[in-house]
Amino acid sequence: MNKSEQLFTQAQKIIPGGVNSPVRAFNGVGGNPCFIKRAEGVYIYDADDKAYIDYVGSWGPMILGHNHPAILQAVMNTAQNGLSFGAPTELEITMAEKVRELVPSMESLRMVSSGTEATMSAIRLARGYTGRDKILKFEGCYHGHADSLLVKAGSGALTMGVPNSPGIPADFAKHTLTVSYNNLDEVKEIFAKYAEEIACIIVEPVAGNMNCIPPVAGFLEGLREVCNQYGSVLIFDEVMTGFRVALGGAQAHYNIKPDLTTLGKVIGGGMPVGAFGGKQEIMDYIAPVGPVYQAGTLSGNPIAMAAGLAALNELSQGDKHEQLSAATEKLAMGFKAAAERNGVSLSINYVGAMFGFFFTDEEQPISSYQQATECDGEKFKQFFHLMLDEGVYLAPSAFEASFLSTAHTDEIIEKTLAAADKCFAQL
Ligand SMILES: Cc1ncc(COP(=O)(O)O)c(CN[C@@H](CN)CCC(=O)O)c1O
Repeated sequence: MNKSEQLFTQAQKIIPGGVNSPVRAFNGVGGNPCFIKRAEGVYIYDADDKAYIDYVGSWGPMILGHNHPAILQAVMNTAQNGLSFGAPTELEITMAEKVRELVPSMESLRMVSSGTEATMSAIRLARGYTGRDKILKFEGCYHGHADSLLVKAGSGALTMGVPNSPGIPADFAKHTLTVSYNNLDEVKEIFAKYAEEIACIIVEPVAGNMNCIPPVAGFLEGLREVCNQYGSVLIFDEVMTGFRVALGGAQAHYNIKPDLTTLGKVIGGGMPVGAFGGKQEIMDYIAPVGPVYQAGTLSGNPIAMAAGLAALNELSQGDKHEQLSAATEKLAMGFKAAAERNGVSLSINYVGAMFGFFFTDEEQPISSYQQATECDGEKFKQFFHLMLDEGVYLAPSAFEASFLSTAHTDEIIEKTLAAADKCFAQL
């Protein structure tokens, strides 16, 4: 038994599944998870000191690579002044102003401690603002584990085959309508049926929780029009795409203005941070200004703000997103070429610094949940473990996206592609 295996055995005795978040348990790919003890730049190191080139990046936050000196320094400097006060601080104003500078549709915003808190708060706000109960989400999209949103959800729920989790009263779940991602006709049909009962549409503007599935042309524009027509709130869940698909997020990349945006991951620089915000008129419904209650002991925590602000300031310098997009394209095209050289049918989607690959004979890009679930999951598992043995750590599920960072240099990408060539040859 190696150290990770020993630790996993120990962990399972006291933590459900040995993990504090299901997708980490490797159930999507089989085998034991790597227990990570440290990370630096593009590398993570497991309990046996084996190094891996990391394409998970803590599921998105580590877009500048691990242990970035600017973030580490900000955390250490801020920690000297105390960890948490439960009182307002200047740092929270600076952070909010930086987020609004990068995401101008967020005229007013509130910090929370996770993406789940952000989306849970945003849909409560949409319901409070419109006085309507129903919400519309897309099958395979994952917006965290709030009750209203664990309906036909993606990510770990899909990986584990429990997209509709037990524990959510039917009387509650019935208010969550679901249709197919990238299918505007279904959206229009459901609005024709429920019209003014729908408080909001919540959507991942690039779906990253049923693998990586970009919006087809006109899809996001159509959602904007439907929400305008019926007076529903359009919520872009940019927890994953925020500051990753572009500096201003998917809304900048696709030039669509949502009414509310939710953020997480990158905004915390590796610390627990989420945020929701948008039109001033809607945000004025949030307590203590308005009647919709929302709160959090550690919301706006100074250390988390310092880490997030350092990350956003670093990301804002130079043309990092051009570099990230170019590196991601180089990797994606390299994967495709390596697969073809070895007679493997591979489809790959990528936007900004996120990507996903599918083992399928499908000629067209994978653009739906249905197509994603029909791809060869067994081959994905094989490839995942072959790459892990070669020291490349991909997302441990066929229903997750993988992520690049500014630490993924040309040399690292070449190293990854050499490993991929070797692994495709063994499939
Ligand atoms: C689009 C989107 N919206 C909300 C969330 C929830 O954020 P958290 O509550 O996990 O911070 C997420 C969380 N993403 C997963 C990975 N696909 C987090 C990993 C995990 O569950 O451990 C998300 O992708």
